[in-house]
Amino acid sequence: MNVEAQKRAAATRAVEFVRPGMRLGLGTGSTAKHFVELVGERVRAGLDIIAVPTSEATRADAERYGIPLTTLDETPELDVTVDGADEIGPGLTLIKGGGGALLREKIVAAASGRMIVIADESKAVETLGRFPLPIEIAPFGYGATEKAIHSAIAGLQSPGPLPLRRTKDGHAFVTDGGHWIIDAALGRIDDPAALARALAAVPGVMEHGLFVGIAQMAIVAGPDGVRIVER
Ligand SMILES: O=C[C@H](O)[C@H](O)[C@H](O)COP(=O)(O)O
Repeated sequence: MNVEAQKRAAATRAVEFVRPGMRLGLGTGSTAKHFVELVGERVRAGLDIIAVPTSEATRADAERYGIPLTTLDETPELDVTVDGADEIGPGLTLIKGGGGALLREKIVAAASGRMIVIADESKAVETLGRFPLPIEIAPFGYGATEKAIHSAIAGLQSPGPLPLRRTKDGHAFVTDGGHWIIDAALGRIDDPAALARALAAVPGVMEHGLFVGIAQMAIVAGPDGVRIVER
């Protein structure tokens, strides 16, 4: 199985957890895209669900597949969110936000009774941090916020470079919420919970991509098949 087939296999297994009448959170990214497509197939075959997308990109996909959508204003509690991840560490701690959707993804996951992560085997790591940690910030006060993020990280571990995410044409990448993203090159994160707390305390940080204690299950697909990890 190549990586794309692994993503598809994880998404296919996740669809088995979807029941009629459920309120779903739809994740963002190339793995979640498979799930959205598969849910769309079930909906067209008669499955009755409603869903909240975690990004404008996923909203567009869901609309294209005919999935009935709602909002967290109309439906503040969801049953299950299925989403991808950039890294899955011990205890189902995650790094998310490679696609820039971390803020909405965390809001939607937190509003869900259960979060199921789907991923190919390359995402499973022993220590988080090789993937740069996305930190979503308000554009206002960027310089001061970056300095405060540096200090917050330095209180716990060696802070690496904190580059601002840019588009190919050199402009700052702007999230669906109108914010910017710093991709913190940390190398390794020894204490994800402590780092999550420290970053959340920085004014100007809208959200960070560490998901600690949020996911209950990961469906990880490798070349030889799918395995389920539960917290
Ligand atoms: O912001 C994007 C999300 O957190 C994605 O779920 C994450 O980046 C994984 O994406 P992919 O499935 O494309 O590797």
